Amino acid sequence: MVMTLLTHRPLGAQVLQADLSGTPVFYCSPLASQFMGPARGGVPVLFPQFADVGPLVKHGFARNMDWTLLEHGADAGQERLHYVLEIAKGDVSVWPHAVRLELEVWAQGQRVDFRFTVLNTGDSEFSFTGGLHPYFAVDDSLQARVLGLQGLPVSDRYQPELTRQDEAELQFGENIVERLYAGSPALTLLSGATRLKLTASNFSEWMVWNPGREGAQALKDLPDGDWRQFICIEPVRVRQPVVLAVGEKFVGMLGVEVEERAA
Ligand SMILES: O=P(O)(O)OC[C@H]1O[C@H](O)[C@H](O)[C@@H](O)[C@@H]1O
Repeated sequence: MVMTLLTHRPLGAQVLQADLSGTPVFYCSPLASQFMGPARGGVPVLFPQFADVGPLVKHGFARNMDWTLLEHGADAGQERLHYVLEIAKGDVSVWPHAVRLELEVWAQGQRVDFRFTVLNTGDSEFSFTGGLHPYFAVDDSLQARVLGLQGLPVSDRYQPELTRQDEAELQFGENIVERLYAGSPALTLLSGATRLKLTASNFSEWMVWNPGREGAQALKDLPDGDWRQFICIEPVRVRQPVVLAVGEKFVGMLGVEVEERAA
């Protein structure tokens, strides 16, 4: 019998939820089904462009394409997904390359792991930015804290004077937060009784984003007030694009573990 720790869909190979020993790890907007395109929530895959740092559609086209589910299995308490997207040269008019994207996801017990693979299957080098965009569920963003960022260089979209994270804990208020941290150390997200440990490899930055009260009003697919129910902490490549020669492969990982829960 296939377990249902993971909720997911082929559009964008988007994981919508991971239920880790009774803890739903991701936020997913209840309005998602009313809108076309990627759901506001879960774990969108961003490729080949992060946000608007290039000429392509925001966050790249991969989140808007139907991926193929190669495998969905369960074994000894582990659930596994394997999605693939093959793009041939000419498939995407604005991006003249060929690529094989894979998203593999494993969930077991208190842990879920993501492996994002990009293989250059074409005849020309290309570079890309992007990564994973998890919406981590929190009881209340105003009470949530992120640990592990202290000392990292940071670019804040709304506070350009900020260049370094001095505080040991990142806290959130009602204003939008959009901070690109250079580095990818292990982080801890504290929210209520839940403590999530986040690890990344081969990504160069963490983007921390929450739209805040005002920013949320511009997001039609987010109910009023739901901006307090998530914090996005995104393992990404932005300032250091990945360059792949013909036949070369990038493998980026995200690990999420529920470390402990109060009784
Ligand atoms: O609304 P979306 O296109 O899914 O993007 C949501 C957010 O993603 C990232 O965190 C970017 O840094 C933000 O600038 C963007 O607003």
